[in-house]
Amino acid sequence: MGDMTIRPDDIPVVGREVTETEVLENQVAAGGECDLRITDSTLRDGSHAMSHQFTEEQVRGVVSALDRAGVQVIEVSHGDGLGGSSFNYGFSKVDEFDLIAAAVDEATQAKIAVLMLPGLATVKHLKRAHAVGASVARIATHCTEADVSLQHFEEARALGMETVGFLMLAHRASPELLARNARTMVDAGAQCVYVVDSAGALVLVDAQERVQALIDEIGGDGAQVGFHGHQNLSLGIANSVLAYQAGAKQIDGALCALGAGAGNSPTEVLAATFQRMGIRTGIDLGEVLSAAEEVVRPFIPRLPWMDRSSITQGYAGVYSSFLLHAERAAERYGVPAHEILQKVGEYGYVGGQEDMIIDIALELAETRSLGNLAAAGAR
Ligand SMILES: CC[C@H](O)CC(=O)C(=O)O
Ligand SMILES: [Mn+2]
Repeated sequence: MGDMTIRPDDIPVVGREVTETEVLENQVAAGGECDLRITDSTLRDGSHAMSHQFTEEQVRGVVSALDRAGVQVIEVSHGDGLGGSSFNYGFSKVDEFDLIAAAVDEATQAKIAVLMLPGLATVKHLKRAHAVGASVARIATHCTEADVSLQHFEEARALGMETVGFLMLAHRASPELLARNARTMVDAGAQCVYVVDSAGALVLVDAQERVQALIDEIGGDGAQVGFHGHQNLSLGIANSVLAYQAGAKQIDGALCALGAGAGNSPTEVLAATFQRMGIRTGIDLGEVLSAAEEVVRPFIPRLPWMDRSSITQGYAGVYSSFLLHAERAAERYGVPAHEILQKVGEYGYVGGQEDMIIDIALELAETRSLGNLAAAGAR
C-alpha cells in the first residue's frame, strides 16, 4: 500500500496554471497505468443538485481542477442529459453546449463526456456535442429498455466517439435481465455498460451480483463494465469497491458527492479509498481533495445529504433526481416530500415521469383534507 500522508507541498495552489507535464507526472506518480478509470459527473449529475444553474466560470474551475488531478473523464451536460433544459426537467442557466465547449477548452488531458437519454435527446444533440469537442457518449436507458438506444450507439461510433451504456434504476432488474440489456447495448456498439444505481437502492451484494452478471455476459467481447452509485443509503463507495472487485473498470463519482438525491459517490473519497487499497486510478489525491474543498464546496448552495427524503429514495427505490421535484411539490401543496417519494416508489415511476409527482402531491393533499374534515366531523 502506498504512503497516504499528504504533506503541505503536495497540496496544490488552486487556480494556478498547470502544464501538461505536471498532469502526466500526476498520472505517472500514481502508477502510470491505471487499474480503473474514474469518470467525474460533478458537472452533469451535480447539475440536478444545482437546479441546473452552473455558470461557465464554475465549469471552467471544476474542469481545470479535475484535469490537474488526473481525472481522465469529465461529464458535462444538463442533469437529465443533452436536451434536458425544459419545463419538465428544469431550465439550464447557461446553454449546455457553451458549457461543454468551455470544458473542452479547459481540459488538457481529460476527455469530455456527455450523457443523453434517447427520446429526450436526439442524434442531432449528439452531433452538436461532438462538434464542440465532446469525445465520450454516455447513452442512458431504463434498465429494461436498452433497445431504444441502438441508433444512438451506432451514430456515436460513426462519429468516432467512445461509447458507454447506462442501465438506469438497475435495482429494478434481476442480474440476468440486466445482463441481457447490456448485451443489447454492446451489440449496438457500446464499449462499456454501467450498472446505474439511480435510486441508491442497491445494497452491497445486489450491486456486486449485477456487475458480475454483466462481466459474464459482455466481458468476453472485450467490453468493460462500469458502476454509478448514489449515496441515499450511504453505500456509494462500498458498492463501488465491490463493483471493482467483481471486475468493473469504470466507476463514477462527483466532487463533494454533488449529485441527485443524497449525491453520488464522492470522487475524492473514491480516490482516497482506492489509493488506500493500492488500486491505481491515476488521480493525485492532494489535487482532488483541493478540487472538492476549494473549488466545488464554496459554490454548492446545499450539500447533498442523507436526510429523511433521500433515505426514503434509497429505501423505496426512487430515481434520485426526483428529490428536488418532490420538495418543490411538497412546498406548493403542503404535504411532506418524503411521503410523496414513498408513493413514487410504490407506483414505480421512472425517469421522465417528473410531472406525475404533482399528481401524487395532489392525491396526498386531498387525502389529508378529507382526513381533517372527518376528524372535524367526529368532534
Ligand atoms: C440523465 C438521467 C439520470 O440522472 C442518469 C443518472 O445519473 C442516474 O440514473 O443515476
Ligand atoms: Mn446518477
